[in-house]
Amino acid sequence: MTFEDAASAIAAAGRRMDAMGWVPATAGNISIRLAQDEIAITCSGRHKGLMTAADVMAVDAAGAPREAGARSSYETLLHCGIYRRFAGAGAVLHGHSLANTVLSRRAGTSIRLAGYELLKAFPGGSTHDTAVDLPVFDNDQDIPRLQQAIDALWDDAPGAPPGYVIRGHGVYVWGADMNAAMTRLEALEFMLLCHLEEGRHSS
Ligand SMILES: CSC[C@@H](O)[C@@H](O)C(=O)COP(=O)(O)O
Ligand SMILES: [Zn+2]
Repeated sequence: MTFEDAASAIAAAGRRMDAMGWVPATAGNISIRLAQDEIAITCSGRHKGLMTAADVMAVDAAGAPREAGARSSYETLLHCGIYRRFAGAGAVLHGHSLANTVLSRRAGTSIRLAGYELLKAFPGGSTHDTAVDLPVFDNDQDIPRLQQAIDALWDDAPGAPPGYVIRGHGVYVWGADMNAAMTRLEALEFMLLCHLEEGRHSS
């Protein structure tokens, strides 16, 4: 994929997430892996619903900018961490929805999603009759330290997690390409919304 095609797919994903209310203010960040050592990612501080190709830039696999002047997402190293760990990841999405924010503020170290038909949209999903534990990490403005905590969990529990949540902050998901990542994000956000509603009606 060319940088131009990736930038256009990233801007379209930003508009979709904005339409869903998942990227308020300038929240969220989005990337596509262009090559083994090249990632197209949103510049920091841009409104994700109003982006053009000029709001996307290239960084290397360690998050260093390919061009002088532009500043990539504050959370670039979390994208790099996903691409480093999951060879099949081709696109990463991060959003701040109401559901993922509220639920993660009251969760322990994970949120259990069980019995939902949309679990089939997750890696290896073939039935609703299963449970998936979505890891929850404490928020941290020190992004390298946050990535260390994420790597530690992935080292302990290797497999194919559907994504993760940062407490009171937002969710990260990925997929083989942008369509796969968006499908996973939509499925996850729908189930989190169900979870939130169920909690509201049972208390
Ligand atoms: C609008 S504050 C949110 C940021 O702190 C961050 O969490 C975020 O999602 C967007 O940061 P960005 O640097 O634009 O990628
Ligand atoms: Zn964020």
